[in-house]
Amino acid sequence: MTEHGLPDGLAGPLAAWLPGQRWFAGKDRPIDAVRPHEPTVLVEGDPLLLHVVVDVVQGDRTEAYQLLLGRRSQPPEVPSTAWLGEDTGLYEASGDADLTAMLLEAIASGTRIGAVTFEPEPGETLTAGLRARPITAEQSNTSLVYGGQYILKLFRKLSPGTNKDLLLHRALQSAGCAHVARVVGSITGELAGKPATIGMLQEYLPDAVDGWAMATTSVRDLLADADRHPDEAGGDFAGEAERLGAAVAEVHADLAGALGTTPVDRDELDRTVRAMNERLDRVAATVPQLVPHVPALRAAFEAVRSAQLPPVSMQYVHGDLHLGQVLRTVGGWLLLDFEGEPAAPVHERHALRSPLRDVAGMLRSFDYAAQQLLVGAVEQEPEQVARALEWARRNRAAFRTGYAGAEGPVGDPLAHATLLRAFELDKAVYEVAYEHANRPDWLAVPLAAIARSTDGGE
Ligand SMILES: Nc1ncnc2c1ncn2[C@@H]1O[C@H](COP(=O)(O)OP(=O)(O)O)[C@@H](O)[C@H]1O
Ligand SMILES: O=P(O)(O)O[C@H]1O[C@H](CO)[C@@H](O[C@H]2O[C@H](CO)[C@@H](O)[C@H](O)[C@H]2O)[C@H](O)[C@H]1O
Repeated sequence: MTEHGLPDGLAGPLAAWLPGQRWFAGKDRPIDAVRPHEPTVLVEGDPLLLHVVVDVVQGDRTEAYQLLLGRRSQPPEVPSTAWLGEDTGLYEASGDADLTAMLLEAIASGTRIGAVTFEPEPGETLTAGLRARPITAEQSNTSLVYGGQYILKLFRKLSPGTNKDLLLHRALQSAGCAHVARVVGSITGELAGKPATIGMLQEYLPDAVDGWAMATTSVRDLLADADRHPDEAGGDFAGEAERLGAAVAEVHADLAGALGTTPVDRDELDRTVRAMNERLDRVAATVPQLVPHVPALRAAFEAVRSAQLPPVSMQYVHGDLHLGQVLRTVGGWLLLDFEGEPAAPVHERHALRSPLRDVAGMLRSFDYAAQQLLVGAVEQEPEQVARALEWARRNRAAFRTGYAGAEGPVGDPLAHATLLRAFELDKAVYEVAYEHANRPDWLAVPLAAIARSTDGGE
């Protein structure tokens, strides 16, 4: 045991434990080394709570992840998967409500412990004394819900500076945007001697339903009733899809107003096409099923260079928009999680982008919602597939209509058909890599969409 409370030889157990965590972004590559930084003691004694940043070395990439580690003489009520090996005596403590209560207390009181600063947002008075439960959703980070009142997101992969999720939430809030949950506090640590956001506290909306759950329920209802078309089925989603399109356009307009835009010239479009081609090469090198589609995908990307494009501009965007990132509340749609693609390096996440990328992400998600009920089916019945695609077409169109009607910064997405198609296919290539690394059973979903689009279908 070192003086800081970490057992010697923790690197081995950590290297074995990390790939089993949903939020660990490096599952597709071997871990060469894990180097824990000096921990911050958040709660002293028994139980003990440590905040630990670990550098994970994978080939030429080193990423920093944060952990909350607990140790106590009385066994905690945490899942067996939280234990870091059999002999370390340490467990990942985000599920230990006795220990995580202090995080909210510390934000409410505004305090600094070692290198970690806890702060409420200016003017916020928080209710402390609430216990937390981790949410069970599939997540890239870890979120704790305090008494049904607040949700604290602990960012797992860290970078120096203000996390983009926090930055954009704050900007939208200042702009008076109705489509985000209020930020009420934050936690900041240190990375490479610079401040780095490690947590964001927001109001929790207990009655909200996520877009993915609503959309897939609608598809299930449709497929269960062979006699009806999507517009006749009880669970039709098109009205929601249209309102969602409008919400996304309003968020784009507010982000442009709050954080500015930059015009896109031909050079920028060339860089965009180059980046799409590079991603395609990278993914095709690791996922052989993508290889037959490479020529058609390249042609769709190259079409952007020669197309007559209406003027477009770049700005801060969501960066990884899909139906799991939106919540339907009684007051309308909210967008969540503005971090961007979890695998992208931080400078790429902060790069200004065309808002059409978010439109493309959401259009892809309607395809996912339609196709996911067919994942793992031994044999797909052509009639079911056709009906699911009909659902996707109807809701994709409704989303585009809602977006066009709300006067977002790019107007009608269909006015940018060549670019939009390229962005959708680029997103599908990203999804191929994501599914290959995380959910191989789902690989068929983006691959089928690529095949349909490049065969001349929608
Ligand atoms: N303010 C909120 N109110 C209610 N539920 C929320 C709120 N924020 C997030 N959630 C739930 O938590 C899930 C994960 O949040 P998200 O920000 O997407 O985390 P991650 O970055 O880990 O993917 C969401 O899908 C949603 O179900
Ligand atoms: O929500 P995250 O930031 O963790 O996003 C990652 O995981 C998503 C899956 O959970 C993944 O989204 C893909 O699957 C969704 C259905 O589960 C679908 O709605 C999306 O359209 C599809 O891209 C996302 O790509 C990934 O970055």
